[in-house]
Amino acid sequence: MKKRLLILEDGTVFTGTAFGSERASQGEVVFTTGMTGYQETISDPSFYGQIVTLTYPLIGNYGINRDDFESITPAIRGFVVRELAKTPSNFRCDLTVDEYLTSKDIPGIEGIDTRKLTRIIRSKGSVKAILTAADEEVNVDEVVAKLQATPAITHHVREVSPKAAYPSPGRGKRVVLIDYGMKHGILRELNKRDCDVLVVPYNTSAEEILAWHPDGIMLSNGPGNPEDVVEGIETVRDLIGKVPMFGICLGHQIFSLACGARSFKLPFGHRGGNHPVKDLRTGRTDLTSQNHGYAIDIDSLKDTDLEITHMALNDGTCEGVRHKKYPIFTVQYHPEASPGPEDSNHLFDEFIEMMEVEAGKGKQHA
Ligand SMILES: NC(=O)CC[C@H](N)C(=O)O
Repeated sequence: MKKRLLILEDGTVFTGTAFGSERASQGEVVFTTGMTGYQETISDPSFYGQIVTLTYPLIGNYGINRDDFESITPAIRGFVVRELAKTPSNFRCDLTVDEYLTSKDIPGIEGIDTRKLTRIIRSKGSVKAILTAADEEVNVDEVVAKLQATPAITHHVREVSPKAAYPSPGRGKRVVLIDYGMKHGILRELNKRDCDVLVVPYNTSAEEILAWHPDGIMLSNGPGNPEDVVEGIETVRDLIGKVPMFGICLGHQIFSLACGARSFKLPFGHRGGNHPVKDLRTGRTDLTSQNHGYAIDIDSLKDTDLEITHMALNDGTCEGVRHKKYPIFTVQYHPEASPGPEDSNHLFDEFIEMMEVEAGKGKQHA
């Protein structure tokens, strides 16, 4: 068993056992509290550039299967667990986590105190870190200096958004899905409702999108800082008022920025499957699946045409908005679950209804 180190930018060193790829890797360490769903987490493109640690102590016990991927190419930079299951048992299991990560060239480390790591992130905020082999030559001071000097990556969306548009046909509503680094769960929810979907890259112009005569536009999740996605913000700004829209996570942030709101970085983010969110209009609380490091500043909404519709009960941050004049609503959390609770699945039905209402209005005018 090879030893591996996880070195944080504050100088903390965790020594554990290596699995997955043998290469060294660098990224921002974040924690997620989901007790299941590690396969979806590994393959969620919103984690691009991040080393992910799971607070649940035993990971991998049902292996990796062919059904639960959220993207074809996992974008995480490293995987950190307390204990990795070596002999998974499940009727759907095709591979172990170790085999899968090795095949995708992603390094992992196990046997470290993930509770201690999580407490460091909770008190200091997300930190940069490096995963490297534990040989005698490692000079921790040099590694830390290198980490501190490395500039943070920007514009993650460019790396994970598709290079060309592609269809996912159906017989129902025509939806353009702007893919900023989409979880396939979003496409699956639209397909389940028989939508005729065209998936397009993040930098597609409003003109090209409108030329397809969509009934609605879906803005996907995606990695990184929403402020970096300047072209995406411009496109969305040009689409407001023309077609109904529904946005999720990065899509919610990009839409809010397009309306003049501001975003900020949360200290350590919201990642897990049990985040309570209150719908301020109905008073109903849904338990939600979340994965975000940024949020929309509630104060900044007052100078916009947006109103807050959802709030996180853990920390009072914004979890959803709607446009006061046009049929557009967006949420910071993940109604597609994948993984996590399906309480908010009804939002996809509301999107379909919204498109139907708008199509009906069009007929009345015709
Ligand atoms: N899942 C997402 O879309 C995340 C959005 C954004 N990258 C954030 O971290 O806040």
